[in-house]
Amino acid sequence: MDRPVEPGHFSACEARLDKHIAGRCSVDFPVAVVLPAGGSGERTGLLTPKQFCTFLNRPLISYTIQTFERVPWIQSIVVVVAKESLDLMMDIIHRFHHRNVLVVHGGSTRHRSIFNGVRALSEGEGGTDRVKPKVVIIHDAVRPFVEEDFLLKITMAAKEQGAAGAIRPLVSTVIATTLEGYLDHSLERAMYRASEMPQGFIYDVIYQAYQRCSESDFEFGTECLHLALQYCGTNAKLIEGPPTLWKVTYKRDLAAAESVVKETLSQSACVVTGGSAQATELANALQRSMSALDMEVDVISDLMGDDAKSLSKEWNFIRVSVNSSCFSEVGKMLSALEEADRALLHPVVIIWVYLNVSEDGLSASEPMGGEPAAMMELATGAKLGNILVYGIQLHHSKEATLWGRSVEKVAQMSCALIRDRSPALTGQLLQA
Ligand SMILES: Nc1ccn([C@@H]2O[C@H](COP(=O)(O)OP(=O)(O)OP(=O)(O)O)[C@@H](O)[C@H]2O)c(=O)n1
Ligand SMILES: O=C(CO)[C@H](O)[C@H](O)COP(=O)(O)O
Repeated sequence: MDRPVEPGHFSACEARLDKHIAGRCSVDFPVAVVLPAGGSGERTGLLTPKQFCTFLNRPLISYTIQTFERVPWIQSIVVVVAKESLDLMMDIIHRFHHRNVLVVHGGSTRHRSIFNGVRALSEGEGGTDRVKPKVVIIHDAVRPFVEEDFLLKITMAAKEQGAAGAIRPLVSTVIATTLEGYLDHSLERAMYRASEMPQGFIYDVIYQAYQRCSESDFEFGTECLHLALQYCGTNAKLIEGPPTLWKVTYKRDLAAAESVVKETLSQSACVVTGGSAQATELANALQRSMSALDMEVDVISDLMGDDAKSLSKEWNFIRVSVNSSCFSEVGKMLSALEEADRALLHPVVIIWVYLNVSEDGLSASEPMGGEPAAMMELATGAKLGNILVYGIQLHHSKEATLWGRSVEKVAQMSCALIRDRSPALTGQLLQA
């Protein structure tokens, strides 16, 4: 069988869309999104519907809402949930400070849920004076990763063509089977695509399609683009999307979603030296080693003045101290992060690196007294606020090879701690 054709040939419409994106054109018409989240997630085999399953201390639905909240040209977000999940949904909105979200009741099938959401946008549900959108984006609540650029492509194509949807190449060949369970025929894979989300529609097109469609469509249908074609004669523009559009369907997909989030949170770290020369030397060496491990590292002396801006960036933090514990400094850092609400949506990592230097420059080997206990206490409190504090101790060596090895070890440990974000290891003082 042929492999699916990879994207490459741009139509005139796609070229125009790319120009829009390149020029960062503003969307000058109202756009809303409907996130159907009223399913039970049977295929995960879990008791909790997948949209409410939690990773990194936050339910999946909150990640999806956040994705759309970040898009400045989307005016309203409608989340459709089963009646019994209404309180839970309101609690999530409150806990994670989501704004501009209207919650409506779902139906017994995905199409019924989506129609409820679409209807709410023109019927002033929720006591709001919402403007009926020109374009409505429909996106499964269990597809948390979609970029603004791609949403813009779908939105502009929907406005021009009436409907637009994301597609992906098929990964397996589709075959038809006989009633007896034998091969009937197989489809030519290169001719087909998987239909994904997001999809976009001129509001009146999808509204009318749902008004006109049959009970059988509501009960068994799985494709909104098909309804637009069948009931409104609107043929959708199909746009190849990235692999991250995949739908969380099985339990393993939740682990995959968690690892995507962890990867995006682990791009960068900020090393705070406190200004000492030895700490700065170590910080610069860590910067080189961690960059080689694909982590962007900034070195600053403190978090005062202009450098206080680092607190609001999606950095992870490494605090170096020489021959003294800097718990008060780490404590100040914790308070500042809490004040900036930095750990509301994602756990933040702070690694305290304790550099032990003896007077004569030789390795000091005395144990650290009460530090490990104090460190555990600090980390236990921080974890309640979604901040993960770890410690690494190393001894300075004048011998270049030994010193290089220790620095390398601290770099590797720091990258691993930042990437894994394991709550179980907080408060540990690891030895490099
Ligand atoms: N009555 C329904 C059924 C599904 N959905 C939503 O439609 C999206 C995609 O559907 P699917 O992956 O099939 O979700 P579930 O129906 O929950 O999963 P399953 O088929 O495994 O039970 C999900 O966000 C789901 O919550 C919905 O809003 N209302
Ligand atoms: O992507 C789709 C729309 O074209 C799927 O049909 C949609 O996600 C429904 O999921 P499922 O049929 O697996 O419940």
